[in-house]
Amino acid sequence: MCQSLNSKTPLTVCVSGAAGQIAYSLLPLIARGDVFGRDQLIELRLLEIKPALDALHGVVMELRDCSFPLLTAIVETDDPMVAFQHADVTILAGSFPRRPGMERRDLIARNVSIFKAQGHALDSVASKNVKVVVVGNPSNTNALVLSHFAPTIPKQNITALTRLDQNRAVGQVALRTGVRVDQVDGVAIWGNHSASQYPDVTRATVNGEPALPKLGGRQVVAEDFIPCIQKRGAAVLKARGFSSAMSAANAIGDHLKSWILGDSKIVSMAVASDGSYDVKRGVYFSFPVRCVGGGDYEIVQGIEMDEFSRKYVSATTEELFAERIEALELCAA
Ligand SMILES: NC(=O)C1=CN([C@@H]2O[C@H](COP(=O)(O)OP(=O)(O)OC[C@H]3O[C@@H](n4cnc5c(N)ncnc54)[C@H](O)[C@@H]3O)[C@@H](O)[C@H]2O)C=CC1
Ligand SMILES: O=C([O-])CC(=O)C(=O)O
Repeated sequence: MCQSLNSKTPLTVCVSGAAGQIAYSLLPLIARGDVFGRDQLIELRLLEIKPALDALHGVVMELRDCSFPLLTAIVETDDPMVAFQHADVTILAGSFPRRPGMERRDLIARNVSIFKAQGHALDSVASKNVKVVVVGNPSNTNALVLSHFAPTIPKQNITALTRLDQNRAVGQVALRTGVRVDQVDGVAIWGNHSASQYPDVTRATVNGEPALPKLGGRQVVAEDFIPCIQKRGAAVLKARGFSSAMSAANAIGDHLKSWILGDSKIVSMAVASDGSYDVKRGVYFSFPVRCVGGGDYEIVQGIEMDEFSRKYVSATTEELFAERIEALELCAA
């Protein structure tokens, strides 16, 4: 349970990468009450690296200039031990971005050290009940590293964001079948937040009817729909010159709203694998989950998986275990 979800006690929300692009879209959503409710007081604890503290101060000036009635306090810091203090909710968007010519291993190496240090800090000073969403890439593996170095924080309290992939998939089903997004249901994201993810529409419906035939059948889905979702982040980056930020912030809000307040719909989140669907323990894997409120969720069981789906789930599982080996080797080095 998220014990301080009580309108009279401020919810302590920490955001790392707070001077970055995603945070710039996310902070007003949180401070306005769009995520945790219109009567939930909020204390913000904002974490950045030292060179970005001036920029962070500018963001804080703007937050104050918004005069958000729910915002009780704002802390600016470059010290994770200060930022995570008593945090109820922690959003980790601060990470080292991929630079031209960087190999995936280099990206993992840069971020392993960040999430290792933040895991130690979280373990030391955050509430044992803290709910964490890892956003910085490679997000599933960063969540694994964080959890590894925060052994007293329950593994199920740490998640990684795949709600953006879910929203993208729902948006594309709606666009391609000519309906509104609220007429689409049953889309799930399995696996890694990477190009190996499996956006699954085999049980999706459009106005209560199977979506698959309306999308052109399995072959079209395999050749066009699935790659579109898998590569959507790269496509936005190419078009905008910056990675998705507005849609990422919106998805973080959706993720936290579902997780903390509960959701009548099944949603996708990357969570600690528990052996469900033959995904062995040891990685953070996106599953369809049922959020029952108060920060509790369960992985939806009993979904029949045909050969088509199994092939994708197995590929993304393999990628995550390869990332796990690399990350843990780097942690030990
Ligand atoms: N999981 C998902 O669905 C998505 C993940 N992302 C990832 O989210 C991350 C953030 O994206 P943007 O905000 O657009 O990037 P950005 O580059 O605009 O901001 C990142 C911020 O993190 C800060 N930072 C770097 N190292 C830090 C550390 N050790 N502690 C605290 N802050 C630190 C930087 O100073 C920078 O201000 C990136 O890794 C991006 O790839 C982006 C979109 C979707
Ligand atoms: O690749 C990136 O940096 C951004 C990202 O994760 C996405 O848009 O899905």
